[in-house]
Amino acid sequence: MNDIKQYFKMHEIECTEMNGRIIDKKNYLYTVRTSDGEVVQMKTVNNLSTQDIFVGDFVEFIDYEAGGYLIVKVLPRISSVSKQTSHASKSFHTAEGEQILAANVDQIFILIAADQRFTLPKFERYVLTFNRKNISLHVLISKGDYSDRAEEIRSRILSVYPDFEITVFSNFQKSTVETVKTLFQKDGTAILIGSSGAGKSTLLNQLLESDEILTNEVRRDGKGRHTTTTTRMLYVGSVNAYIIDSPGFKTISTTNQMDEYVLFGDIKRLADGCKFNDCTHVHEPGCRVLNAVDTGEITEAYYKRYLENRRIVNGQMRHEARKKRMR
Ligand SMILES: Nc1nc2c(ncn2[C@@H]2O[C@H](COP(=O)(O)OP(=O)(O)OP(=O)(O)O)[C@@H](O)[C@H]2O)c(=O)[nH]1
Ligand SMILES: [Zn+2]
Repeated sequence: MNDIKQYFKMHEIECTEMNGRIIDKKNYLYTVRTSDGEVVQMKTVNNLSTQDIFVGDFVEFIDYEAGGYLIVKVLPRISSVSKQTSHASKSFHTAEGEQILAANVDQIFILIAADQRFTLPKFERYVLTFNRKNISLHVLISKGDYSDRAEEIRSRILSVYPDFEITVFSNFQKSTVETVKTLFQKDGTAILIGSSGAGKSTLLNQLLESDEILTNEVRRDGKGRHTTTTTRMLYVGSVNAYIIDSPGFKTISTTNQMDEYVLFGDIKRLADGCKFNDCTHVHEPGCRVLNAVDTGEITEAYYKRYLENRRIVNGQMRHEARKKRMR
């Protein structure tokens, strides 16, 4: 099995024994699966920083003194998955307001847990954040053993996105996990995304055969596992694909003006034409947004989602303000 070579071939990049792929990243230490199939930990040359290299990247390394290797170059990315970070919580992974989660990804699976609170605006934020050219997007409703809730969520999503492919599954129902297996692109790279507790790690463990966990898992400190804190990539033989498990999001539900602009750009643009600067687009005369709803320029459903999103955002802002006052 040598999938790195296959991948290079597929994307017409020449592959040597000094090439590999980043499968894990911790501080300044990278775990690289080399084109020979070895798993080696490496550091980088000084002019590469942790903001330059991500899980999924193809790299070039050199032999460096006493048997160690150093990553010297990141090969051009075919795609990357990132999320916008809010201005308030800029992390050091941030490049131009984007936090890259993984590179060279072919498929994104958004997991929504049937036992967690579901709102369309939150879901839309996921879709708009992760909708990428060249990367296919799948929706998985996890914890399908809560079957009524799962079906309700499915029909609510379909009411807005009738063309979405949605798969309901439960980690505790083997036949549904088998269905999920059929969705992975052979020799591809997929990332699992979803809020904390959505069941990503459990799914990954279901897909892995136990011996793979041993070969994939690199022990750094001899200690056991694990709620996912970093992004890691595993080769999953049962589906012939790389799967990336990312830490669950807490922040995707918090929002800011940029989120709103991405989600409701049409309304934001219309709002420039409103008669009053502080128009709330609910009752004002000369409101360009209300006018657009009347004429059918934007749909009533879209307008309602905008209002619902605003209600959530305002609620969060009030909540934040209250917390601040309490401190
Ligand atoms: N009822 C039910 N519970 C599940 C299912 N899959 C996972 N769980 C449980 O949900 C909890 C969270 O599962 P994880 O797989 O750790 O969730 P995660 O998405 O990896 O969470 P983070 O690592 O925090 O991002 C665990 O207690 C699982 O046992 C399922 O299909 N049905
Ligand atoms: Zn208005």
